[in-house]
Amino acid sequence: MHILYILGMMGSGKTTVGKIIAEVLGYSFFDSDKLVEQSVGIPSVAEIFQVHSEAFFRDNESEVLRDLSSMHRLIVATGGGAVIRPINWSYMRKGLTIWLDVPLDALARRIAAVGTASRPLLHQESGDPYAKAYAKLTALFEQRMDSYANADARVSLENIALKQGHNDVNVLTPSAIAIEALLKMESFLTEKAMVRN
Ligand SMILES: Nc1ncnc2c1ncn2[C@@H]1O[C@H](COP(=O)(O)OP(=O)(O)O)[C@@H](O)[C@H]1O
Ligand SMILES: O=C(O)C1=C[C@@H](OP(=O)(O)O)[C@@H](O)[C@H](O)C1
Ligand SMILES: [Mg+2]
Repeated sequence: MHILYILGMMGSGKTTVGKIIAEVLGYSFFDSDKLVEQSVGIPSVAEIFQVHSEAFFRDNESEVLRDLSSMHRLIVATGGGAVIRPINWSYMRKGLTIWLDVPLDALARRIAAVGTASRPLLHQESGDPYAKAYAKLTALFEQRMDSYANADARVSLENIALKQGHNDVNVLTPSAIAIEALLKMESFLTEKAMVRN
């Protein structure tokens, strides 16, 4: 495996879990949002949306994913919207893709806790941050769920919690989620090798 791409909605833990996986495997870690910020020369995604537009951000995101796709031994935390452009899949298909599937209420809770300022698609000047984030995440997930389902492997926090005997995904640590992602990746690669042989 040359590259592992972590996919999932905003707040699903792509950046947090991706860094842990990179450390465990001794791979380099890249966050595509960070690379877009560097290449555009604007220090935050929110500002890129504001100064330019979402379309401008998406064009740069595709360029970043294209450039990364020729590299080796890396973990890439993508932005939550990277799955919507087919061209991005043509780059990501060169590596392995894994979807961090987190219930929307847990996402809204995490995002409300840190604030929405850094996530322009969820940012609202007024109102209850949890309720607003939940409503917007629900609409976005409707549009994106079929794309996330194209990932090679899915890490479901609900399933991990059930396996561990909890019914609350909020008790799962990033490390526990990273371990599950590594196991899923391993079984995907094993099955692929068996099909080939
Ligand atoms: N397993 C977890 N449990 C609780 N909070 C988490 C977990 N994983 C990530 N977070 C928190 O949720 C927020 C979003 O995580 P982040 O890694 O930035 O997600 P993404 O890159 O998918 O948007 C951060 O504040 C992070 O600390
Ligand atoms: O879901 C999305 O469309 C986006 C997710 C963000 O990344 P994270 O998923 O890391 O928050 C960032 O790329 C941008 O705000 C748009
Ligand atoms: Mg991120």
